[in-house]
Amino acid sequence: MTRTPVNVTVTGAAGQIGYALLFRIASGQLLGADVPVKLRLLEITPALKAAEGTAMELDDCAFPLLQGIEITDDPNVAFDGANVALLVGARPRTKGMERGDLLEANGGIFKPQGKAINDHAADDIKVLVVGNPANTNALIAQAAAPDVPAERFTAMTRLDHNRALTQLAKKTGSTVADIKRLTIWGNHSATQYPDIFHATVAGKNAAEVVGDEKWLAEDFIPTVAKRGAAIIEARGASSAASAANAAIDHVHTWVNGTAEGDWTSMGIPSDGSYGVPEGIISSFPVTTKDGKYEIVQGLEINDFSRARIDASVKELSEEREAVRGLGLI
Ligand SMILES: NC(=O)c1ccc[n+]([C@@H]2O[C@H](COP(=O)([O-])OP(=O)(O)OC[C@H]3O[C@@H](n4cnc5c(N)ncnc54)[C@H](O)[C@@H]3O)[C@@H](O)[C@H]2O)c1
Ligand SMILES: O=C(O)C[C@H](O)C(=O)O
Repeated sequence: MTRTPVNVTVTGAAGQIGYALLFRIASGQLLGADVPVKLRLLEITPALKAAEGTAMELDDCAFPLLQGIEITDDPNVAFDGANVALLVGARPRTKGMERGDLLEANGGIFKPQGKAINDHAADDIKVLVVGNPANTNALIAQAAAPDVPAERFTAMTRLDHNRALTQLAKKTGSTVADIKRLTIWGNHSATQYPDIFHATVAGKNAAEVVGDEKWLAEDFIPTVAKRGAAIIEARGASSAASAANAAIDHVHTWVNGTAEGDWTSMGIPSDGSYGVPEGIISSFPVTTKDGKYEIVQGLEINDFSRARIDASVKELSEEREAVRGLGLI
């Protein structure tokens, strides 16, 4: 194989998403079946041994595309020459922790990682933040990396997008492959807004096919928005394989492009489109091509959608104010 390997850094590599993610990256599902990869696994010191165990298993898969694995607890090493960074490791909310405590604890992770990306990553670095609160963690990392173009920092709402696809397919008796142009707006949180007004089901307008605003407001939106909590309730642990799958989808689409006539959802720095305050990392409908994304423009936003987009964006603005107050951005 003559192609230069792509350096992919994964943080939180010994965690449950890491375990579901790394084998798929190494098998070529992240970047393509002809793209060799080198993996860098970043973990906290006490979890290095577990990361080594995962690396042993990766070795034992003998993936033809995997050209090396390095394990470290030093962000400066982990992001050295990184082309793609998947920031999965984060501080989970524990009992008695307020939202501000959570943002502060994550600031201690994402600020130094952003700086290490700034100082050491490759010029073409693409960053996906998965660790929660993903949008605001992405903002913290981005603020610590002033030399990296801001648009390279993205947050994951593809899991929400995929969840919405399946719920809509079930409701309309179709398959996910029949559905196009669905959008997640806002934050990866319970305020997110899954929008079907521009979506199509087998070429027909999805909202018209559904024809049931009550279902939309009282069933579809809360089911998608609270799916993460429902998984935790059912599994006793947060989503892992589906989150890893969404991370693969996000980067694969970013690098390889959206299909003609379709779009996807990504948490990206707002340019002010659709009245979303500039700078916050909010989910938008985007098309991708040649490793770049663009916000889909010109969509008509009805009152139903406007109120819900505004509510989620308000939460993001408040999170931005909170991390600003903590000196994290
Ligand atoms: N955006 C989404 O759609 C989405 C979906 C599911 C989960 N998540 C989030 O993803 C994150 C990871 O989930 P998980 O189930 O893998 O958690 P996990 O607890 O199983 O694993 C997290 C790992 O991160 C590591 N870690 C902690 N601090 C680190 C640091 N500073 N540097 C490197 N590694 C560090 C931990 O040691 C641990 O191994 C959580 O924040 C979770 O809420 C996001
Ligand atoms: O980790 C969580 O709190 C839930 C996760 O963000 C999810 O959407 O599954």
